[in-house]
Amino acid sequence: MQIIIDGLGKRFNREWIFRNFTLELNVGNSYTFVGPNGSGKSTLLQVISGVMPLTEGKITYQLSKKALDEDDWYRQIVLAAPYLELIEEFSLIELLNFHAGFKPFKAGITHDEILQRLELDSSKDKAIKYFSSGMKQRLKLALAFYSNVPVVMLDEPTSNLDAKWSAWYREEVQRLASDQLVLLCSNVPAEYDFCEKIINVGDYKPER
Ligand SMILES: Nc1ncnc2c1ncn2[C@@H]1O[C@H](COP(=O)(O)OP(=O)(O)OP(=O)(O)O)[C@@H](O)[C@H]1O
Repeated sequence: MQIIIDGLGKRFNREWIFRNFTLELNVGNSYTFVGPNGSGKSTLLQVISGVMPLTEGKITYQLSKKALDEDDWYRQIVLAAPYLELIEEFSLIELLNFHAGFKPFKAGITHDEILQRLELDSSKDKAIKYFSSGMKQRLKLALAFYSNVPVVMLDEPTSNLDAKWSAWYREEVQRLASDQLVLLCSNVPAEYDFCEKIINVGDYKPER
């Protein structure tokens, strides 16, 4: 899996958030977008994931050197972010079943196994809307960690997590297979200090 970003720019109204962003992302690597609040980390991640349109430039998604079209690209990623909601009406087990219908979990990872790893066995029939913010965040991360997809994107991964679950995040994110591409947005070094490539999005803000 490879993502080739060429001269990417995003503008809201008259304000350019970033411009001339060029980067090649390759499977087997982890990348983090850093930068001050409002510098455009989440915007860049959303544009690369395809949930937000770009203003200029080009992004090519390639699998085994062949360009993917948009529908196929969507199947290759899981994005976990504070601004993406889970389906609140579902119970936890319904949500796992629903998710697995689109993006199956990795070989050997059963739904029961996920419930145990999340220590949420006793909440499997509880509606997501009654989950605490930390429980929801654990669940979003689990969907990202355990889905069998080549690209894992995480924005502010430890938001709402306590020390125990932040440590779980660190363990799991570093365990992601060498055949995956990991893309993070963060301002918290403990979330990304293991990462090979750190990119400051603020460097791509055009002068006014
Ligand atoms: N839909 C939108 N319409 C207009 N402006 C937006 C929109 N979304 C984001 N912005 C602006 O784009 C800029 C970058 O926001 P973004 O959320 O990407 O920053 P960030 O680096 O992720 O910030 P933080 O560290 O605070 O999470 C901000 O000035 C923000 O107000």
